[in-house]
Amino acid sequence: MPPKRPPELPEQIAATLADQGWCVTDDFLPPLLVCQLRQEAQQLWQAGGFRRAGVGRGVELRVRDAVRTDRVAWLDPSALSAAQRLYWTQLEQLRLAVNQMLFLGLYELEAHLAVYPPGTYFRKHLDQFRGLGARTLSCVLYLNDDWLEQDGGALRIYTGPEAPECSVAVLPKGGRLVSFFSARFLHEVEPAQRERFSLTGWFKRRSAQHQ
Ligand SMILES: O=C(O)CCC(=O)C(=O)O
Ligand SMILES: [Fe+2]
Repeated sequence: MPPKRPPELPEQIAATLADQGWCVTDDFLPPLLVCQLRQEAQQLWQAGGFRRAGVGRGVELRVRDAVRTDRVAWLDPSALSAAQRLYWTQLEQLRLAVNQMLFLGLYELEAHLAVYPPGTYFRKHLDQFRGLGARTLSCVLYLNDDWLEQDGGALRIYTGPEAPECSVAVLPKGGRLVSFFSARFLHEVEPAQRERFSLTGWFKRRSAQHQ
């Protein structure tokens, strides 16, 4: 039996975010649920349900190979599968815990499935669009089975503007959630040797500018 998820996990993540701004949490979701999410993502990928990911927003949206070559499928919150709804509910717990501890006013989640076919990447970037600061907390849940170091595809987070050479490499192991403040941490996805699946979400923040 997998270890039972402690009910205080969202509070622990919020406390780590308050402390260092980023957090890696293994077993954020139970293995069976991760397996279900992976299978659904694989089926959608095989059915041609993913699109080339773009860079920017609205009229500025471009597909730019120099920056990213992954494929994405946006989740429609009104048409989630049962497994995706459970993921959504867990992230809602995290939203409440972060708001309670950090008074951030996070209010809305937007999320997409992503697949990085072998050799694809996402170069160093911040998760905020130019001039649009609403994305506040990035949350990436990995869906991969038995991911090994030699499979590549690590998420590299540059942990401090004061020390740009300092970084941590996080392997995309199934059930692992990486969360970080979207405006604070440059990060990149290194090329993977095998198909790499994830579910990436951003909590947006209410502000006068973005209502
Ligand atoms: O999949 C990852 O590890 C990170 C993806 C990412 O940085 C993004 O989609 O903005
Ligand atoms: Fe990103």
